[in-house]
Amino acid sequence: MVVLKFGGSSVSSPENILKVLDIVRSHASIKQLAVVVSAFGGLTDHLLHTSRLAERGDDSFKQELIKIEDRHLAAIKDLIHAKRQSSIVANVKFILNELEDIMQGVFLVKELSQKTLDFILSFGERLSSYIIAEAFKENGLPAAAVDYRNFIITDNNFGNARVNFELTNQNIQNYFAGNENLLVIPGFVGTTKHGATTTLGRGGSDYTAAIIAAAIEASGLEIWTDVSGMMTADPRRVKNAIPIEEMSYEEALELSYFGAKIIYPPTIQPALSRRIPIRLKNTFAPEAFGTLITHSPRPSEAPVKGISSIEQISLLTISGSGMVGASGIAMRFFGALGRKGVNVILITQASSEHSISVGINQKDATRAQQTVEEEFRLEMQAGIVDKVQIENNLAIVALVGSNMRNTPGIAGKLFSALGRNGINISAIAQGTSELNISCVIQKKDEEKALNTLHESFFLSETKTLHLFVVGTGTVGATLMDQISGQAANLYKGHNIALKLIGLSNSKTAIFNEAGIPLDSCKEALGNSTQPSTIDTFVDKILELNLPNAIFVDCTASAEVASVYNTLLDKSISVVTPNKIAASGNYHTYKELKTLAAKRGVKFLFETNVGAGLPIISTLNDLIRSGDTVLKIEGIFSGTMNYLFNTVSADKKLSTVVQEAMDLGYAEPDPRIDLSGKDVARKILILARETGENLELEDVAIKPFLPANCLQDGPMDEFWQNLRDYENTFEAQRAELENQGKGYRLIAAWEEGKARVELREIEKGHPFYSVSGSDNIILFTTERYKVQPLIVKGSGAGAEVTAAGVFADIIRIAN
Ligand SMILES: NC(=O)C1=CN([C@@H]2O[C@H](COP(=O)(O)OP(=O)(O)OC[C@H]3O[C@@H](n4cnc5c(N)ncnc54)[C@H](OP(=O)(O)O)[C@@H]3O)[C@@H](O)[C@H]2O)C=CC1
Ligand SMILES: N[C@@H](CC=O)C(=O)O
Repeated sequence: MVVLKFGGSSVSSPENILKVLDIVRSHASIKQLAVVVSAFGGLTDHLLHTSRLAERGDDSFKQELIKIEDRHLAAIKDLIHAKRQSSIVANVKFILNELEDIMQGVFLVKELSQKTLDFILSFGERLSSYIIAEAFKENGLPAAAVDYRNFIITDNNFGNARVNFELTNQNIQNYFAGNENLLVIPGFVGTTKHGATTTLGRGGSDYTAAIIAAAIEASGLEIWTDVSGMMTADPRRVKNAIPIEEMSYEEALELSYFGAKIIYPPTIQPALSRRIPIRLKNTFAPEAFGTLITHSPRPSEAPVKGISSIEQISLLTISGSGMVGASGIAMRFFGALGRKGVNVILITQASSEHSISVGINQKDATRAQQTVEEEFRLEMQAGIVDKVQIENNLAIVALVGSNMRNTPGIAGKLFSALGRNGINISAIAQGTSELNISCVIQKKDEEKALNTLHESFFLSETKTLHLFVVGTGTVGATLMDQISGQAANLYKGHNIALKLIGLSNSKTAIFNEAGIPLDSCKEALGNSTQPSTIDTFVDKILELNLPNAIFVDCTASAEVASVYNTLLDKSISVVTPNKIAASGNYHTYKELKTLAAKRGVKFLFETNVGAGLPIISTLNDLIRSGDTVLKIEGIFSGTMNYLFNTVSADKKLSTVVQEAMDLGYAEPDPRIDLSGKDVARKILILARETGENLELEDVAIKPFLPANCLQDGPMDEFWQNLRDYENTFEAQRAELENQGKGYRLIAAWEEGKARVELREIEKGHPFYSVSGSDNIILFTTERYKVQPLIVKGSGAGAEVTAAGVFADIIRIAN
């Protein structure tokens, strides 16, 4: 004997009912089949809504009743041959007339008791089971519909009736003993001993099926829905959720208790008591394995089976010195909550006994607060118990899995995953069985927490990074191209999924939580009319609240750099080639680094020095491995090196500066390069990375251009001044060349002092042969005292800089 249960979505249309029929037919070899059905999908809510209209005296309930009637008659027309339709229609109309009479009564007296509502709601399953049984017969399956009366017997707790198992089991066994056929049974409804109709709570059809399965000691219970089994998390909220193939009754119970909606929690117990395997299957993909729930599932390696959550939670806390060591406090506390019917979902108690916190449904919060304050009125008056504290708008997220009890470090992993993403935990509870760890967090963080934990515990090999990129100029645009070209390989080869969620320039922005298509993101931004400022961009990042969020600043803007602290403080990593923050005032630089460390996120700016060359990382590796840096010296400007390598009698200074700009070497404002300021920023950043507390003003700069070429002002004036000076420069340069020497802009840091200066370098010196826009950096350290450690290569340009930014992003994934 096997019991099959089909939920509302499985029987929501004649087309779906035919799918159910196929599934039932595929079980034809089983001697006795019980098919429990829900009301047609959405009908229970429709009945509820119609009843409320009638209760309010709104006669539009009649139109709703017509819709309900039409839906059922249309199903009969589609499923039953014309010859048999009239008698079935007559029977259905007879049932619907009864429904109409009751609704009319509710309308007249404007009163809807829970008892009446149970009776009204029962019509959904009564009608569906009758029509489905007839549809089975129509298709050659010898089915009989079971009359719900005198079948499942309950108490008179209307709306959530408790089953009298003694009478119910007897009824079911008698019924099945006399029937060999296929039985179609209405789920969800029962009757009291005195014949009043009751319901078993929303989702109660699963429970009906489990009660029957246990009573007849069925060999299996199959729950057919519209998803392929219990998933590792709610797939509507965690896109990467996957089905769980096997799990124990206890795991299923915990997951459903903590919000996994696929199975109604009370369903598990009857099946567990008789060790009847439960299979969760998908009516719309019957070939999918689904989930098998048994006493001894196949052992799995993973410590966590699934993650679920409950929203609309309040945390109620009672505390006070009078609670320490006093017996009976907990009993009185929970007694008070119990008397008011407050369901306690989670309990935590400080080991000092100074406080107890419980997670409850938010709708119960005021009632719970009042009853507890009433219970402890005297202690509160005496000042030994504090006023009850209520924190609303919370959620509970639970990790479930029996293997957790054998695996150390699960709680640590949970804390660090949530902490890294800025999710604060208000309370945590773990049962002594270690079957679940549940924590209370802010409701706004629920989805982020589910995704973060899912990634940590199930998909540690695949990491999704959510990117927010500002700046689509020389570097930003190239970065987008590189990411677009490499994203598929990163996903396939390295399990890193890069999702561009937001992109902006100085005027507009685009956002797409599902991911902006990378290959057309620049065009999409170009077509966007959504005005944007850096503040609105940041607001949107915070509002989206996504895990593994990375802000990438590809601007040269101080305004953009000023938002890093807000973002880091919200656990959002920052990657940037923009040197403003790291070379701004020392306090800000230090604060950003400290904030990143405190929040467990990254502030990466490798491209601030030497573009894509590994300079900051090399320096940090030297320091972390215990070396002492004595001196840093080198050529740090691609633009300046290109300039000194390219200017000639035929190619004057202004032409070459323009070329450096066109080639993407120069800063958006080339005066930053020409003045030596860009190089000063770089040597300052390196000095700071060694631990030196220096400001930009402390870096001595000897500029090589006259002041009028470097002053702020219109660019026209700059170009004119540069052209006026370029012959003088060429003459000096040519004379130097004749002496076998060349100019190089050198920066150095040594003994706490940093400087930038134009030097005349002789042929043969390592700096002389640094060609094009290359950089060279020499680290003299205790370990590299005789021969400095040298990093040399292309030090500017869109491709190498974007590649360095890209590498920083990947570093975060790793
Ligand atoms: N080129 C190189 O070799 C290297 C460059 N860098 C650094 O990379 C950064 C980017 O340089 P580059 O790509 O050449 O600069 P560009 O001038 O080409 O591009 C700057 C981008 O930033 C946008 N932007 C400017 N201000 C704002 C703002 N307030 N809000 C939003 N967006 C803004 C601009 O928008 P819009 O398009 O609307 O003007 C533009 O898209 C600079 O900090 C530079 O120092 C670092 C290492 C090497
Ligand atoms: N303008 C800079 C680019 C990198 O920081 C340079 O020329 O080196």
